[in-house]
Amino acid sequence: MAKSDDRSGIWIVDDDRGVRFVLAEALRDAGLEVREFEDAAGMRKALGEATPALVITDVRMPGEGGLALLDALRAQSIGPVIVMSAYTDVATTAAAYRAGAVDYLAKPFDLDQALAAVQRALADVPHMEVAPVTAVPAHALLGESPAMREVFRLIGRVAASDLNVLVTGETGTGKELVARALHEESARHSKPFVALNTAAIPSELLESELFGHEAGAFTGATRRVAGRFEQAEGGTLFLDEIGDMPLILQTRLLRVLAGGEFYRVGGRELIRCNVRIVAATHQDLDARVAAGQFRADLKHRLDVVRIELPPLRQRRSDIPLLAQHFLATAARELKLAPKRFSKAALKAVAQREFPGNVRELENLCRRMAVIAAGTEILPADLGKSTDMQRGDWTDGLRDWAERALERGQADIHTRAREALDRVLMEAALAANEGHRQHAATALGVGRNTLTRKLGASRERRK
Ligand SMILES: Nc1ncnc2c1ncn2[C@@H]1O[C@H](COP(=O)(O)OP(=O)(O)OP(=O)(O)O)[C@@H](O)[C@H]1O
Repeated sequence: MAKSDDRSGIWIVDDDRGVRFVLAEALRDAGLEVREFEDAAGMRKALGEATPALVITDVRMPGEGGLALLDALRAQSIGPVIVMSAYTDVATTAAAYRAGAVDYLAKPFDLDQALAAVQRALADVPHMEVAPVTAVPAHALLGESPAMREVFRLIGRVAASDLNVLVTGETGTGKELVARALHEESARHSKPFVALNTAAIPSELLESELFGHEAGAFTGATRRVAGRFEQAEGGTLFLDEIGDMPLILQTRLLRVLAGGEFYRVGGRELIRCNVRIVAATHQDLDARVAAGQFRADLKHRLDVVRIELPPLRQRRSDIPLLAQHFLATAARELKLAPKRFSKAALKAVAQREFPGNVRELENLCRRMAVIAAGTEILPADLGKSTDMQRGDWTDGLRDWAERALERGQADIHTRAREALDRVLMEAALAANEGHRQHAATALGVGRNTLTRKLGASRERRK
């Protein structure tokens, strides 16, 4: 290597250890040499013995700030420099570019974005190449077990067709991911993928949620709103928990699927639709048909191809792969130092029961990323997590909130508060044989408050 190119890798300057770690790991994975500094002074000192090929610096740090450092580096013809900051205001961004930064990364950035910036910055630096890093796509469906291979095969076979698919499996087995994969692999992939959890929507709102409504269709309908069918036009509509759909809506849905057209609630205009339906259920749909709770003809329409996702306990060989993936993803997302499972811990995880399936495994890994003390997760850490889990109802709430946010559900806070009130009131009333005063005292609220909330809850459920 020529002397002029004798530059030693990428130098990261950031007082946030988590950011340094995550970025450094990703760059090392891409085959680059990386040095980390917690402040500008440390980095300047190192300049005595070596010269970086690229500097990535934070803006606000204790001591000398990133922009001053950038000035100084430019004066010594050291660079290129990428600036990163949580301050995405125009002034900071503009100042960084004015001072000669080649790129600006707004924190939190995703790693693909950071790698792309590094790649661009290094394009002109001789002898520095970034190996292409193939980050696992956000919605990747992972698995190596024979059962999952069969699922992949089925997805591959039916994705390109327009056939409706029914995905079955216990909660948290990855039904929505399968639906997304079907969409991504289909000719519809450039069109929308729209998900609707039919069980999460009060039945009186479900119809307008699916088909939209016109202004004035009901109290509070001030303007025309497109339903999920319209939003998914040309793409895929994922109907989760289809087994819970009220019979009256099953009839409506069947009509739409048969005719390919519908009216918005309160509307007169017939709307044609071209939507592929992927439905999912954790229930035994055949049993629901037999019990008269699900329309047989609707089932036939939806259940053209069936993909069954086995529970995680029946594909334990996938657990190590999934666990490592979730741990790495959690660390990245939460901007924490990467951790890994010790062999013994991984074995212990693989032997666990996971009634909540992959979702539960994912949550366990997220907790491990946060609470395990060292960089290596030991079997003892897993025990801690279970204790926490047992007593901590907020895990369930967090799960719910994450899913609601993912699905872009409206009024999340209101819904959660209503559910909280309802659960507390029902539990207190049950524990006090329906005696309102006693239930109110037990909850530590006034009787009037309890009565008012009970009334509101009943009203909503009408
Ligand atoms: N095979 C897999 N590979 C990677 N991640 C997975 C896999 N299966 C599930 N997950 C993850 O587990 C979580 C639950 O998956 P998903 O929401 O698809 O389950 P589900 O069966 O639709 O659950 P529910 O019936 O409760 O709606 C998601 O965060 C998903 O990304």
